Amino acid sequence: MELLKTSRAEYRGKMTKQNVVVSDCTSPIGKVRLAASDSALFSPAIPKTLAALGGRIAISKKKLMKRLDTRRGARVSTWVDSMRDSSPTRTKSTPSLPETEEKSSWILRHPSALENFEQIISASKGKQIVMFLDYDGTLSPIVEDPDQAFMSVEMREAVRDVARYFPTAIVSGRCRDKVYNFVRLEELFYAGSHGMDIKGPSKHRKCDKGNQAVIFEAASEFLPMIVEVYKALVNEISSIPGAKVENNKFCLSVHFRCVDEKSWAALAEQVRVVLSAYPKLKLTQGRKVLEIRPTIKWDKGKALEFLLESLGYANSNEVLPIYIGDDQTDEDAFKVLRHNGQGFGILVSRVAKETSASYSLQEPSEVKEFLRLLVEQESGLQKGQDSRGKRRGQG
Ligand SMILES: O=P(O)(O)OC[C@H]1O[C@H](O[C@H]2O[C@H](CO)[C@@H](O)[C@H](O)[C@H]2O)[C@H](O)[C@@H](O)[C@@H]1O
Repeated sequence: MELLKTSRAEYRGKMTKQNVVVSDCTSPIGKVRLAASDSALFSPAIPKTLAALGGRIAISKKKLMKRLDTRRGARVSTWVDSMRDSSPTRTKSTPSLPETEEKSSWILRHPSALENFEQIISASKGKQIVMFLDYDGTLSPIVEDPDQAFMSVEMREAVRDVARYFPTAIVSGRCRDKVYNFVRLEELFYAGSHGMDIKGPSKHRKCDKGNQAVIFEAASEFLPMIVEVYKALVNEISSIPGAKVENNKFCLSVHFRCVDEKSWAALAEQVRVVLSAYPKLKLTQGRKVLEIRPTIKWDKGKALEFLLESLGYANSNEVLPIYIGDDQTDEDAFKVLRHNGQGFGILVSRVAKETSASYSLQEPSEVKEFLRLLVEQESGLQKGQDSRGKRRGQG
């Protein structure tokens, strides 16, 4: 079997303005400006910054330290607010009137993909559907222990059936091996570590590249750093009950689902302290999880584009990509689809959320239903074509 192994640098040749390392370690003045504008949560180590600033600014070292401390405190508390805001996992049993109104206007903007199934099907006429599926919260229900997030047998069957008709990829924040162990379907593409680690099946009937396996790593050079930060974080957060660090190969997840809310600020501060020594890593958020990843311009949206290109559908009008996901990190893929005016993003959520997705589904059981409908539709179409073909043969 021939391998199509692509590195980020090689891929850069094809896709313009990508993969730029955002963090500039060579300019301490620039760094201070970056921290002051609060565009990053974490500032670099202070002593180094102060030394580099030397006599360039007219305030005392003590005052500057105090200002930086205040800023850091403010940033951690902003971060804790954001940890609260980004975890709207439960709906109240009796929502208040404004909430009901908000939900109904939201659902008009992001209607149910089940109730609007015909619309989606009519948009797919004459096009090849390519299916992208997030894992946690989309194919498996959210549970307290990340190691127990199993998908149901029925969901696996639905995904297997979909992959019979359409090229299908799992795009996850988890490391590729782990998500493969949950899904266990060889015929799929897997994009782990938020799309930074991609591997395709050795053979796919829809793949133009024939007998080649697609392999892509976007951030190999960050591996040693990620291992180092993983160890430091495990060590630091061991004092916080319920906190857990998950090693996702090219990124890390710091889980706070089982941490008492009173300890969220302490947890955020510990993460800040560890990350302050690693300006080339950045922090994003998911559902009760802080995600640490390289500051490269690569995300689930870029993974989607890469996979479409690998399948021979770059800039093609003959494809209808459908991406289903529940998380903040899936928004990168929804944005790409919206921006390219290509296919549909479907957000899995029970609550109204800011999203670039076109449609919505409430929970994984609705995702399963949607996949089943797609399979029924496609198998019906193919049977129809077969019998028409036979009739023509007989006549
Ligand atoms: O991109 P995804 O496949 O959605 O992965 C995102 C993160 O999912 C997992 O965490 C989430 O699910 C856990 C199990 O249900 C839950 O305990 C946690 O609170 C959620 O954030 C996974 O453990 C992370 O590593 C992924 O980054």
